[in-house]
Amino acid sequence: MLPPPHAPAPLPVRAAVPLGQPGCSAPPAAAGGRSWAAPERRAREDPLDPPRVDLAERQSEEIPFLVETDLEPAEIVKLDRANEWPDVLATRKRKPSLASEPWDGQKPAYFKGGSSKSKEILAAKRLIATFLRMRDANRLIRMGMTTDPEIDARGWCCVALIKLERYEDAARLAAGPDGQSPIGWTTLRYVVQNLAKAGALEAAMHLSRLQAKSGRTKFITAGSRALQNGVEALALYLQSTSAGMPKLLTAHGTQCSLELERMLEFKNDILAITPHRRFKMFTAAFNQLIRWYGRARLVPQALRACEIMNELGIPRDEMTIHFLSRGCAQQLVNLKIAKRYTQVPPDWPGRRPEVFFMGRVNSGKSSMINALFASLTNDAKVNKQKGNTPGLNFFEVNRERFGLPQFSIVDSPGLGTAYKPSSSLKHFPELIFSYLRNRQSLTHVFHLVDVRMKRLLPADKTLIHLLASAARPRVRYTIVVNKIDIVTRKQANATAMAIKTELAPYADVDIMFSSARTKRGVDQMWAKIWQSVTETPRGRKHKLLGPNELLKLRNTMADYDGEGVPKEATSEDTLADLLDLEEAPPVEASSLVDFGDASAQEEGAAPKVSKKKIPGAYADDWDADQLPDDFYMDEEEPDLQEEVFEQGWASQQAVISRQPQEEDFQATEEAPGPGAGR
Ligand SMILES: Nc1nc2c(ncn2[C@@H]2O[C@H](COP(=O)(O)OP(=O)(O)OP(=O)(O)O)[C@@H](O)[C@H]2O)c(=O)[nH]1
Ligand SMILES: [Mg+2]
Repeated sequence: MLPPPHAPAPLPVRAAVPLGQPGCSAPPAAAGGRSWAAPERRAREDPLDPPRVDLAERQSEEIPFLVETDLEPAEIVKLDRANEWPDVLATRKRKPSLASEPWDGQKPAYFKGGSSKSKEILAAKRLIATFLRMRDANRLIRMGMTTDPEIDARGWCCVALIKLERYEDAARLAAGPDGQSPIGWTTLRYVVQNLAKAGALEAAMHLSRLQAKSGRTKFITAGSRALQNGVEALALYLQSTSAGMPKLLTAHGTQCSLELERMLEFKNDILAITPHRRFKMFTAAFNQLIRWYGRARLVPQALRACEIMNELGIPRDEMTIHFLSRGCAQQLVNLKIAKRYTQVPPDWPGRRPEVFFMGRVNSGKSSMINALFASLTNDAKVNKQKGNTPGLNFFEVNRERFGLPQFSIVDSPGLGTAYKPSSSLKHFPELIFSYLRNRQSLTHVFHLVDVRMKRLLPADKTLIHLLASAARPRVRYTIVVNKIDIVTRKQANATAMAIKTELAPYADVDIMFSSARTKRGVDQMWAKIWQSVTETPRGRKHKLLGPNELLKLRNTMADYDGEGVPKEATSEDTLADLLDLEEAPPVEASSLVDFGDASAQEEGAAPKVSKKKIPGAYADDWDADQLPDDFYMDEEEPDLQEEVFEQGWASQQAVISRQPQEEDFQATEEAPGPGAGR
C-alpha cells in the first residue's frame, strides 16, 4: 500500500561533517583545527583589527560551514583530518621537476583554463577578499592551510597576509607544511620581494631557493627563477636598508654578497636559457645590486657581481657600467694639466697611488678615462684631432670619501704623428720618462693600443722603452687593445696575438681588450685599477715587467750588435725595433710631423718612402729581398679613413646606423696603400 501522499519520508541519519572532509559536498573553505601555522600573537593595536577569536571554541557556531552527510558518526570521527594539511605535494599542479629536465610540451592543467572548479575558486577569492577587509589574519592563515590545492587559495592567502603586514605568517604559508612545497612562482616572487623589503632576508632567500621546486615552464628553467628572485631580493633588501638604517648598509651588503655566491648553485639552469631571456630576467636586478654595492662602498663586491654576470652570460646594458663606475669613483677632481714635470702635483707615495694611461696619439686614452668615470659631462677632453691632450692631466678620485681608497688617474699626451707643430711635441717623451722614472706613487701603467694598428707601432715601442728605462719593477703594466667595437673579434684577437708574440721574449705581458664607446672592458679595467690601488705591496701577484725582464731589455738595447741578444730579438720584426729609439721617417704631408724624426725633417734630410718600406732606422743596411714577405708592413698607421671612425661621441649614433666600420676597414686593408709592394 502506498503511503499517504502527504506523509513525511523517513529521515536518514545525518551528522555534521566539517568542511573540506570526504563526504562533504560544500566548498572546502575554512575547516577548523589548528596546526603548524597561526602562532599565538597579541592582538594588534590597530582599531581596525578585530579581537582574536578562538576558533576551536566557536566550532559549533560555524553553522554555515557545516553541512549534512549520510555518514555514521563513528566514521566521521575516523575522517577527522582537520589537523592535517591537504596533500600538497601529491596534488601540485606543476610537478616539481628538475630544472634540467626537458620540457615535455604538455601544458599543466593549471594553464588550460576552464577549470571545473571555477565556481569554487570564485567563492574562495571572495572569501579571502572578505577576510582581508575584516583584517582577519587568523582566518586567512587557516584558509591557506586547509583549502583544496586544486583551488590554490594558499597563494592568495599569502598575498592577503602580506597586505596585512603579517610577513612571518605569509612566509610560513608560502613555504608549505614541510617548508619545501612552495606556492606558485608568481605569487612566491611577490612574497619574496615584500619579505626582502621588510628586512627578512633569510626568509626571502629561502623562498627564492624554493622557486627551483616550482618546476620549469616552456622557456624558463626553475633555477633561473630562483636566481632572479634571489638577486631581486638582495637589491630590495639593500635598498630598504639604505632608507631605514644606512649605517648598516655595508654590513648588509657583505651579507648579500655571501648570499649571492650561494645562489650560484643554479648556474647551469641560467646557462640553459637564451641570452635574451637572461637579459630580461637578470640585467636590471644585477644593475640595482651593483648600484647598492656602490653606495655601500663595497667596490670589490660590485666588481664580483659584474664578474658573475660575465660568468652566467648575462648581457649588460649601459647602466651596469654606469653604476659600477659611480661606485668606484664617487668623487672626482680634475687637478691640473702639467706641461712640464716640475708642474706635477706633489707625490704622496702610499697615500695616493696613481694609475697612468699612455699610448699613441688618438689611441683613446682620454676617452677611456671618461668611460671609467661614466662622465655625463666629459672630464678628459676628447677630440678626433690627434694630439689633443697637451700634458699630464691629473684626476684625483675619492679624496673626501672615507672608506674608499684615494687615488689619481693620469692622462698623458700621445706620442706619434700629430697635427701639431713639432716644437710642442718634442718634450713629450721626456715628460713621460720623467714621470715614469720619478713618480713614487705610480702603481699601474695602462698602455693603450688602437686595435686597427694590428701591432706595436714605433711610438708604442718608444713608450715601452721609456718604461723599461725608468726601471720601475714594482709598477704593473697592462696593454689595452682599444676600440674593439670597430673591428671583428678575429681581428682584435689577431692584434693581441701579434703584440703578445712580439713581446714574448721579454715579458709575459698582461693584455686586455676594451672599447670606450661600447664600454667593453671597463669593468675589467676597474678591477685591475682597484687591485693596484688597494693592495699592499706584499700581496702582489700580478704579471709585471719583472726586474729581470727589464734588465734584459735594457742590456739588450745597450749592447745591441747582433750578438749576445736573445735569438728572437735579432729578428727585425720583434722588439729589436723598439731598442732603437729613433723612429721611422715620416710618410708624407709636411703637416704630419712624426715627432721621432722631427729634427731630421726640419733639416730636410727625411728620406722619401720607397716602394718597399722597411721599418727602423737601419732600413738602408738591409737587403730588402731577403726579408720575409710579411715584413713589408706599412710603417705609418694604415689610412683608416679617420673621418669615418673618429667621430665624436655625439655622432656615434650616425656612425652606428650606417655601420660602415667593418667593410671600410677591410676595404682599406686590401686597397693598395703607399707601401703596396705586396
Ligand atoms: N670607435 C671608437 N672610437 C673611439 C674609442 N675610444 C676613442 N675613440 C675615438 O678616438 C678619438 C681619439 O680619442 P681620444 O680619447 O682623444 O684619444 P687620446 O689617446 O686621448 O688622444 P691624444 O690625447 O691626442 O693623445 C676620438 O674621436 C674618440 O671618439 C673607442 O673605443 N671606439
Ligand atoms: Mg687625450
